[in-house]
Amino acid sequence: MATTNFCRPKFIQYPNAKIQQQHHNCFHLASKLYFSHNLKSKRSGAQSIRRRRSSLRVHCQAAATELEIAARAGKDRLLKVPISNIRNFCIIAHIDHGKSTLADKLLQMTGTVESREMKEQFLDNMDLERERGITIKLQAARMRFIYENEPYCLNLIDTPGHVDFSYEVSRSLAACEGALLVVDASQGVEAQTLANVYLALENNLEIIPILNKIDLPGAEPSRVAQEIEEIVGLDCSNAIHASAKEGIGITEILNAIVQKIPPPGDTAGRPLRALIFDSYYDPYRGVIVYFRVIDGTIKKGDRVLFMASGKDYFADELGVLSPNQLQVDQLYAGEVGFLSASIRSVADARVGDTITHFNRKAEQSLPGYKEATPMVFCGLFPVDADQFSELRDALEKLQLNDAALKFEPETSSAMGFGFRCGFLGLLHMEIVQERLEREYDLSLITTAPSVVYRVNCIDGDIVECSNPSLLPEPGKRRSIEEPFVKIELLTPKDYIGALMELAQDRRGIFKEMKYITENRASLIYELPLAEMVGDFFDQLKSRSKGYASMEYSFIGYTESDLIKLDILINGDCVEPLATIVHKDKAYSVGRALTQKLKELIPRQMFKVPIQATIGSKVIASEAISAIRKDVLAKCYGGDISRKKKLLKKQAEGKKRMKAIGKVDVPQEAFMAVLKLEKEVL
Ligand SMILES: Nc1nc2c(ncn2[C@@H]2O[C@H](COP(=O)(O)OP(=O)(O)OP(=O)(O)O)[C@@H](O)[C@H]2O)c(=O)[nH]1
Repeated sequence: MATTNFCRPKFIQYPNAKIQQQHHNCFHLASKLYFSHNLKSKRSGAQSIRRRRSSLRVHCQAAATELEIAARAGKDRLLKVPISNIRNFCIIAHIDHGKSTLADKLLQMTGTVESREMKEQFLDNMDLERERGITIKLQAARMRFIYENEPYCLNLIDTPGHVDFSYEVSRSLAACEGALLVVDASQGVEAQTLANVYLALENNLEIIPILNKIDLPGAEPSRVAQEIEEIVGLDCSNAIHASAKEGIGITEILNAIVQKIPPPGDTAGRPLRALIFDSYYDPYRGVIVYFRVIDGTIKKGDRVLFMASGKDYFADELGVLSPNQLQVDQLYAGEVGFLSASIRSVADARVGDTITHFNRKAEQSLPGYKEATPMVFCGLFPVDADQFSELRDALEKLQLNDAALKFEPETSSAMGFGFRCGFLGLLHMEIVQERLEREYDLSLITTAPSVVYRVNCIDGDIVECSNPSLLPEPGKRRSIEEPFVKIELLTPKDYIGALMELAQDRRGIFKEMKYITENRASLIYELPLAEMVGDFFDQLKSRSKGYASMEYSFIGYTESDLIKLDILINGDCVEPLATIVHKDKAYSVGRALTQKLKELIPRQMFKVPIQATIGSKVIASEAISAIRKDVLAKCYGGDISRKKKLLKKQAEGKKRMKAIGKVDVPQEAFMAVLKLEKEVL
């Protein structure tokens, strides 16, 4: 048998066991292929054997070299640098201003990700994120950069770009010393740019302004720089002009990170405090926690305590993200890394929690931890009742990875068994629904989104209620409070009127209006959250032709004149269609719902009344006329008293039928009405 002329390169120091294993596997596979090929080829001609051998050898060697390079690159990334050469930074931007594209380019330029393994938006891992082009879960990456012949370690912490996830943004900012502020040079400052800059300033971050998309013909970098100076108050004389897409200005950005962002403080001697800025559930290893060591040192095998959840674990794996996970034995103050410790649910290692040593506890946890409070609720029911247990399993699995998702079983006479689920906001709700349908192959009916109302009862109890059918009886309640948000709208001045009208329609309370530049204004309103969960954002975009942007934050509960609107079909109350609405809107909502139901419910043998009621008062009513059988058809020219008798008999029969008759509301009718509720509420 022929001998191989390739051998395992013993000189390689593998960065971790996984890469070593991969490398060896490749050799194993390569040798197997080579030998089996050799045996077979004994039967063919000598020339062809030689040709095939050499081509196979080339392939095997290429595979081996690739792995060698990967192993070396991994080792490179693990090279220790002094703390003065570490920079922790994040990128903040309004949605679609190019944050993920810039992150990708930084990874590419520093050689962290080889060009050939570069998928667009490397940091956005989830399929859904890539499709929608938004960042849902944040990620981190460690880059190695040579500046003036010295190696630097740059830790990029990616942040999600949507308001629903602003808590996560605030935690990742707290893990950094600096931030790249990316502003689209063709659009300028938007609502979220401002909100993120304020968060960054609260965390004392050094901000580097970047004017992105200068390759676009409509880019006006000097106007936008002036806008940033005026609105944000940031010196933009040295703002970097860049195009993340075309790779312009990327080296300048890397240099600025080293020059301007301060290194972390050297606090490795203190008791361990590490801030969790992300965590996700891996079905094989349990929860993987991403953290920044603020003080102290953490070693593999250490017994660590999560201060907010009070749970303790042994750190089985410790490593850095480059951006793939590479294991290390120890991480020091200032470094960013991950750990796994057979943690069963992300709720035990929530974003914002502090990791410390079980035996040498830090006195105080890091500030800023918040419990996730769901703000928007809706009912989820499987279309096929048999899928109930599958839906429960799917929700349980999603919850392992998403501490903000809450759910509890709910039964409805019309839709059977399902769950009432709580979400951080509308985008979060849509994402969960879509993942359930896509990843778990479930067909779902969702009820109109609602918020949590706080009911003050006469006996002094306070009941939190997100489900209209569970609202205490009118006689038992003294008042109802609803959540309010403060919204800031940034809009070109042409659309101010249209947006004010929208906010007013949605019970908005005007607070402030100011011109931030000659052409753009900021409007501040306080608005009930319930008015925002419908199509507020779509309306905002359509009334401003897409130019306005908004940002909101929860401000608290306020008493409102709210009532429960019931729908009665043939005298029976249909619970899933009940809603909580403001008194002023009850009439229009009631009318719209009854009219829609009239269109959707099939005619019966008797007349069916559809009513919208508040308590016992009917505020809107429609009727579906009966299917009429012509009982006089056989009465050829008979006398009038005979005809009257037949009609009377028919009327009596219908009356009896109506008394015992039940109207089946078809599922399509429910779905259509729920959709309508989403629109009109
Ligand atoms: N012409 C041009 N397009 C760019 C540039 N940078 C990004 N884009 C495009 O802008 C769009 C949005 O870019 P993303 O990087 O996904 O934006 P993002 O800020 O990460 O968005 P979120 O993750 O939703 O917050 C994409 O279609 C990019 O291709 C640029 O420099 N020039």
